[in-house]
Amino acid sequence: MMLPRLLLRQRQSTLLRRAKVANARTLTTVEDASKPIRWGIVGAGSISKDFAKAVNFTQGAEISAVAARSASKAAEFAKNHDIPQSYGSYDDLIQDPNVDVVYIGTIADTHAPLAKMSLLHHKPTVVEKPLTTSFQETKELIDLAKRNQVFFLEGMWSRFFPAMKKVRQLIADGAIGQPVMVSGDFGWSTQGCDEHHRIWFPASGGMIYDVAMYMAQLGLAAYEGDSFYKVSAMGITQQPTTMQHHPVDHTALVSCQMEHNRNGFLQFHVTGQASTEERAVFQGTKGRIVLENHHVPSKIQLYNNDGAQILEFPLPDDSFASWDHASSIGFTYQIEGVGKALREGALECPEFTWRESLEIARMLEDIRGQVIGTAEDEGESSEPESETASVARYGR
Ligand SMILES: NC(=O)C1=CN([C@@H]2O[C@H](COP(=O)(O)OP(=O)(O)OC[C@H]3O[C@@H](n4cnc5c(N)ncnc54)[C@H](OP(=O)(O)O)[C@@H]3O)[C@@H](O)[C@H]2O)C=CC1
Ligand SMILES: O=C1OC[C@@H](O)[C@H](O)[C@H]1O
Repeated sequence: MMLPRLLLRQRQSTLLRRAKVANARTLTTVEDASKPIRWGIVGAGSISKDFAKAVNFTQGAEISAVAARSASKAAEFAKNHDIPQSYGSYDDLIQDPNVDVVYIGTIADTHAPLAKMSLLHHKPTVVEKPLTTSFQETKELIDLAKRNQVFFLEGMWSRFFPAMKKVRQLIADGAIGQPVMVSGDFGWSTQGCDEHHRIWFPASGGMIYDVAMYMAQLGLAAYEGDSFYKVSAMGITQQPTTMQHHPVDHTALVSCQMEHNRNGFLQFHVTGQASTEERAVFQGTKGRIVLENHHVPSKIQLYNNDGAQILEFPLPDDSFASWDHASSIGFTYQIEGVGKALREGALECPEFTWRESLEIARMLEDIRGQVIGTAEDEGESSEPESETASVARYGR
């Protein structure tokens, strides 16, 4: 029998509340949990939906407002996620005194102006990846956060997963010796994305802005404190057959040498041509770590002189909800991490620092330039698909 919508929503709310109580037993609680951190959500699209469900699941966090470009869309989102206030303007949400921290879940080229507005209002701000669409914008925002002494974070949520924290600890403890190569892939097939999907947007689309940062952060996790030195990329651009202009990058194959540890390399590919394994390998001089589903990791395979070990870090039970993206329950780790940082008065999260955002912004700009810049220079942009390959020294 079909349940009426209201009843369904009430049932989901009850399940969510029960899950939240159960969750209290399995997740670390933050200090002063008596006063929840109040989130304001900017944008009512796909990832904001998953993020809202995760906030509603997380101890010590709640959503006080949501904003969308249209008031009716915001109101509908608010109803679906038990949010007391909705706005038809992003600006109004940013100015709401009942919002402790702003989450920006809009398309990538809107991140910089929205984050700037939020930081200018001294609002702690979390921005979905990619933080911006240029190194310069990222630098300006980080300088602003520093100047205004406001908490600021690029939502590199993978870093907050317990399995990822364990990988970093194992590498720091020397469990695989000196890291020498980090390699991996991240691909999902864009075949089902119609021409209105954000992945085709000329200024914010493409696979580099969508997933390359996940690969780059693996490199920085392995080579702690290091920078990217030489970066070379080759790839192809693509556009949906119904669109005749502005192809976006679709596959990028990237090789990189690290600056301080010149024996350390990173190699990855991202693609919209196929759904790939999403596997990362951290090869060290004395062993290796293999991470499956590396952007939402829950299992580590460690091979070294002590033999082979499998370490499991199961995500919280999320059977109470359906998600647009599998494993979005993992946002709860980032939401907790932000709550902890805010209660401690920190300006950044140790899990993913401003320095790392800058480093990654520089790399994304560079590889995007190598993959599509050359295609545009060569006047290939009217072709449905074009190939470029170039190698460049990583200037700084
Ligand atoms: N962490 C993760 O796992 C994931 C992160 N993301 C990131 O989240 C961001 C949003 O992605 P996603 O939710 O999939 O995208 P959607 O297309 O589903 O939603 C994007 C939102 O952007 C807002 N927006 C603002 N200006 C425009 C504009 N000119 N055209 C279209 N939309 C606009 C819209 O907000 P409004 O509702 O106000 O109209 C819309 O809801 C991206 O940066 C993406 O990389 C995406 C998927 C997974
Ligand atoms: O962040 C992301 O992770 C999962 C992908 O499917 C999605 O496109 C991307 O934005």
